[in-house]
Amino acid sequence: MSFLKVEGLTKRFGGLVAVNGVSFDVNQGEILSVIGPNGAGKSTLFKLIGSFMTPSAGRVLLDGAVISGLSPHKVARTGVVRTFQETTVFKEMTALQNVVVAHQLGHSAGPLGAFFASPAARADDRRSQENAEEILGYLGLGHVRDELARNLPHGYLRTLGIAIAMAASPRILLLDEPFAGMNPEETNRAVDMVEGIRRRGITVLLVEHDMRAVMRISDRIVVISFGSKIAEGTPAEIRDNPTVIEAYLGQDDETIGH
Ligand SMILES: Nc1ncnc2c1ncn2[C@@H]1O[C@H](COP(=O)(O)OP(=O)(O)OP(=O)(O)O)[C@@H](O)[C@H]1O
Repeated sequence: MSFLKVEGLTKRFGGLVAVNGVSFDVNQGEILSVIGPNGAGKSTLFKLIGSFMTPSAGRVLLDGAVISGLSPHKVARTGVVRTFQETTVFKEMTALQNVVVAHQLGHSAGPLGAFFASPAARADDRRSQENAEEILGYLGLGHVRDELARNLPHGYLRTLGIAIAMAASPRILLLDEPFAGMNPEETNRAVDMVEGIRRRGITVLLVEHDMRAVMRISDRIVVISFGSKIAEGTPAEIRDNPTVIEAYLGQDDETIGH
């Protein structure tokens, strides 16, 4: 049985079919990237998988159980977690506090337990603190853990968004354009970070424009164009696929890694 199964996902906005019957499987422990020219439907597909949008047709299954149609909160509880946009970072808290709070929200002893500072709640606090320190450490944020989020440079803030997602103990992490706007050095660091996440046994599904990074990091790639899947395969297979090359022609800000 496949780990995450995307089955005939379709999203219509009025007359526009943004995602058109897309199907693919994600295997446990792999890094799978979804690429496609601008406006191909990548973001919409991601929102459908994270249940931030309801599909017009099709479904998503995790370990054989249907998760599409559940609230984003419930989907996150099944282990499908999307990175948070920077806006959900609490700017007046430190990096560490942000991750501690995210962990507590996901694993709390309940509001009453927290209120009465029960032993269970105190044990939770300790666990949250240790967990947050560990996450910040392996994401390379250990040295800025006590900085207020509002003082962090852009790149660190983005990584903090990933740290907050990791605090929810994902089984599969959905990364939305993790390399966007990064210089080559930042991209290298981010690639290492994503590989580090996978080494912790977490499956990674990412949407990305940066073809060079995608070619380096992915086990497999799914290509969509005008809402439909046009190819699926290893980076080497995708690079030489004439349909993919054709779809990218005329996109001067894109290359497919040649
Ligand atoms: N909420 C919406 N209402 C109407 N149309 C939408 C909505 N969201 C997306 N679209 C349209 O659906 C199509 C796919 O958009 P989407 O953002 O998913 O593509 P994308 O591949 O992520 O694009 P990009 O690479 O530019 O981020 C586009 O034509 C877009 O205008």
